[in-house]
Amino acid sequence: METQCPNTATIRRNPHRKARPTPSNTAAPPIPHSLSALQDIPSFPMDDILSIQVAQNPQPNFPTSSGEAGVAENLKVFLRIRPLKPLQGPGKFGKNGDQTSKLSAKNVWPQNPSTKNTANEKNKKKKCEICITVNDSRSVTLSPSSALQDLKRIKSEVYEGFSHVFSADSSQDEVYETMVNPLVEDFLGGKSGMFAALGPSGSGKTHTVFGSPREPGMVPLVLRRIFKQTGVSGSETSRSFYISMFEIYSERGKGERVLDLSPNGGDLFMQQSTIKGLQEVIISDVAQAESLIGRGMLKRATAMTNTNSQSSRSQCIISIRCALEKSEGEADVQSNNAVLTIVDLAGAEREKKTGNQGTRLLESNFINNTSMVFGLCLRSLLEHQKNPKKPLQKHFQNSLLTRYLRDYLEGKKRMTLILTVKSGEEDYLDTSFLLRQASPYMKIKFHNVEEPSNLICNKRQFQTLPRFEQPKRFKFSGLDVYAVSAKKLKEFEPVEVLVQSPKASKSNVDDNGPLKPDSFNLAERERNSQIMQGFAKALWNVLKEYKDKLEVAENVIHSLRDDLRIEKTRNLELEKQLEDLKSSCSCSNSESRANNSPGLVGHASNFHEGQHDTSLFISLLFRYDCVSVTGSRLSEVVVSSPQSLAMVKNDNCSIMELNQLHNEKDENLLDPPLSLNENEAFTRGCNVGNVPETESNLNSCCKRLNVEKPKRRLLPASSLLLRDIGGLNFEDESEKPKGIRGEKKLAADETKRTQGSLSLLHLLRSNLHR
Ligand SMILES: Nc1ncnc2c1ncn2[C@@H]1O[C@H](COP(=O)(O)OP(=O)(O)OP(=O)(O)O)[C@@H](O)[C@H]1O
Repeated sequence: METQCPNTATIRRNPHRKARPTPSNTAAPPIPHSLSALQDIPSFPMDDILSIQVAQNPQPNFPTSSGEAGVAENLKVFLRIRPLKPLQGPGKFGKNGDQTSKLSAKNVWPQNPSTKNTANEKNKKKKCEICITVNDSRSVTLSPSSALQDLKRIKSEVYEGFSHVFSADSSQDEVYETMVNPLVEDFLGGKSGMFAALGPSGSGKTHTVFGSPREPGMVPLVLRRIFKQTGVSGSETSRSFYISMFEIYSERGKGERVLDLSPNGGDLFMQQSTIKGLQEVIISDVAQAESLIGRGMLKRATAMTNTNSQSSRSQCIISIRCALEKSEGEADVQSNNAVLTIVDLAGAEREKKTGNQGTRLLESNFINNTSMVFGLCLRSLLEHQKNPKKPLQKHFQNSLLTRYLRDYLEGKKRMTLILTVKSGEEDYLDTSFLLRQASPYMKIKFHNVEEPSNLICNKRQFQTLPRFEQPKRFKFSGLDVYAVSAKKLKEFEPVEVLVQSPKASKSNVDDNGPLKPDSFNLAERERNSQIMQGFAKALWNVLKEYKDKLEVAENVIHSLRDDLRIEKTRNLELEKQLEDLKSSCSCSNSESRANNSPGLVGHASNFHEGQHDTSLFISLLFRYDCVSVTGSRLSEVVVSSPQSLAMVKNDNCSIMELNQLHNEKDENLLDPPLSLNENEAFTRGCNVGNVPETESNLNSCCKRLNVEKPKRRLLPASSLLLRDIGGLNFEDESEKPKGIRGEKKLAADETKRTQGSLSLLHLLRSNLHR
């Protein structure tokens, strides 16, 4: 039997994203041409100014407290190469063959019993080829194996710029003196600092940090240094040191946890960048401190992997805090809290190499993730320093370790890194990855490094010298200034000298010679003034540029204002003309008004009885409010609007006929009649026939009237006119309501008369009777 395939429907859980609508092309409102010049004014380049890299002191020959050159502002990155075969090497790890080698193969600190005696056999099969060679104290060359070179065409790479490269045969003491001691000196001087060991698994981070009984690492060496320095007791002030130790680990991949590694410590939690409940143990001597560290190491999570028989599975952080406590009469206040932080990171692991599975794999993920976040923080800091427009990313939030070390990872406190690498041929990829990732960190700068939090800590190192009596201040003016002798000027020199280190104090004070201001402070001041100068220069240039642009803008504004003023006057003129026009067009019975607009007076006398009688014409003029009576005689009726003429033209009143009439019957004509051409042009200019005329036409028309024909009077009325007037029965019409003004209405009811016409007719009649 044939089974039918059911209709299948594909349900897309994540529907296609709709493409974002492209930004509409609606054009921006047009910018006036005069303003377009202002468009290219850039925004204030504050970011550019801030990104100006002020050169460091070109001759950093001033000694820092650490005795190093002025590069102290850069993040120091050291490189340490682990010996290829530490297990078999004679001398350093013991001369007594396997037994010594076996001992040295393990960390000196007590091992976690669960992972004891579980060395991996694979580690013993090491090849003799090396991938990294030291060029000089600051650079190395990394070369892939010949197989890799052939296969992937990878070439040798040179990495340079390290603060120092420790070769495979370097000792712990060498590392301490070069790298850690400056930090310790700063720490004792009141500055916080941190150093961290980074590198792949088994590269020697824990060895460097903690070392072995034969070769104590940085932590025991720091402790020895601290107690050697502060061994003097019974003085006015005394310093106390507190130590705390904890690890950040991940239990089976279930998030990060913090464990206090001090003897009675337990699980802790972190609030922002602070670990709550972390125990600080006061330490009084080296032995106590080392014992404390040893016990902490026992608690630390370690495990065997293919790369390390005792691989750290957590990030371990040791903090030593220095506190100055006053006694005997002085306020009992802890006034200094400089902290020296030492970090032993768990080494990044490649799954292929370690062969981790299950819990180890989960740990690997946690370790790699933390290393990655740590690296991201530093990269972000570097990019932010290169280009301040790029914000400092908050990668530190992504792991507890970076949250705890936030101040260091944001460049607020001084930090030093030591990269540990293995030199074996098979370690090429790990080494290459680390160097590529970490070598750019050398460019990180610490501009705002924390200054000694409280100088009272250095009270012993202060050399307060007797003050010279301050001379009275004189007011100098003009040439008096030059009269001040060099001797007097010397009196103003500073007399209090801060000595940063015991060495410096010795060299400055013991001689009893002239006092020199502390060179470190001088250098700092010089650098600060250099920065300020650079900033002021940049600011000056920007301001200058903006001043120019402001001037351009002001010119544009001036021209715009002029334009506006011209436009306003034009507008006023036009309004005035319009007013005149309106006033001249409106029917005004007052003579004065008619006289005010003489330009609009037309020649009513040019009209002659034609198809319509004159009375009708006059009434028509009244009807359209275009006529006024200037005297008691009909001859003084004036036409006050070009519309009147237009109307007349529309009524088929022949201009020619009017002219003829004018020539024949009126010898008192004041002005010669208009010629035919003139009349035609005149009427054409007035837009004859179109009652609603435009202003421009009216203007031109009125101007023409004004210029050519100022004012004309009508001739005495003809006998026909008298007859017509006499025959008109206007008595009755006066009682009738006024007709609606309009041409059509007029045509329909010509016999109706307006009030104006009636009054005119009355006037005419009375004249006739006289
Ligand atoms: N510079 C060195 N000289 C002699 N032996 C070294 C040196 N560096 C490391 N070792 C040895 O190499 C082995 C691995 O070192 P270590 O445990 O310090 O590596 P690690 O980087 O801490 O590894 P992980 O990240 O897995 O903890 C140890 O037995 C250690 O003694």
